[in-house]
Amino acid sequence: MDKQEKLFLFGASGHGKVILEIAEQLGIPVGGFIDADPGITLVAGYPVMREVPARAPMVISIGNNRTRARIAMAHPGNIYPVLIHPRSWVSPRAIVGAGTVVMSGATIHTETRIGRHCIINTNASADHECRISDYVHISPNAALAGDVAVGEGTHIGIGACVIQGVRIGKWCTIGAGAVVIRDVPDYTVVVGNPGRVIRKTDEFISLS
Ligand SMILES: CC(=O)SCCNC(=O)CCNC(=O)[C@H](O)C(C)(C)COP(=O)(O)OP(=O)(O)OC[C@H]1O[C@@H](n2cnc3c(N)ncnc32)[C@H](O)[C@@H]1OP(=O)(O)O
Repeated sequence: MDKQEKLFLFGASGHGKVILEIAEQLGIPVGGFIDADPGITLVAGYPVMREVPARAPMVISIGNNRTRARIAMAHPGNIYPVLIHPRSWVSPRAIVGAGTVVMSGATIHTETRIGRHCIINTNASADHECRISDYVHISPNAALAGDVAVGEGTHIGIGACVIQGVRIGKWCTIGAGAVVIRDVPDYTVVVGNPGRVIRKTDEFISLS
């Protein structure tokens, strides 16, 4: 994206405010937030608009993976930059997809591939050769060992860890603090140590 172009953040929640500060750290000018709530007009000193500016650079600053996916599909004409906090480590051999945000302290090691509109949250890590699909959220302090695959739209909860070589399906939720030692089927919720499936996810969505 052109350094002079203003970035817009879709979603004026706390998550949006964290992303705002990454943009500020990177010296990217921010034009404001977009949010449907008419009661919100100003956030952190920035205006909040209702309409998405056509073709403008935008990051979808909404934590819910399904909502982020739906907004991305509804606005295919916008430019989606990658935001990487300056105090994170992203290997030069890693690939990070459009619209993905990497937060402070996160580590992404060699040959890991991350899809579009993902969140790699505070101090999360993805070790070597992981494959993280679109719309995934790796929560704060979650750790993926080497060669882990995470399917589209899956949420890895705060402090969860996943041993090497595990395949996690799409639109799953891995609970806070879970220890995942076996492959996880699509559309399931896993909690505990060792991680066990407790139910199917509430809402199915297939985008691929
Ligand atoms: C910056 C940020 O804020 S990023 C956001 C980070 N947030 C997260 O990581 C949240 C992750 N979410 C969780 O861990 C949730 O507890 C979920 C999604 C796994 C389950 O939520 P719910 O579906 O509402 O389940 P609910 O709370 O009803 O619990 C169901 C059962 O699972 C157990 N359970 C729920 N979560 C966990 C967990 N993380 N570990 C172990 N057991 C759990 C409950 O104790 C309960 O057991 P019981 O039936 O024996 O009483």
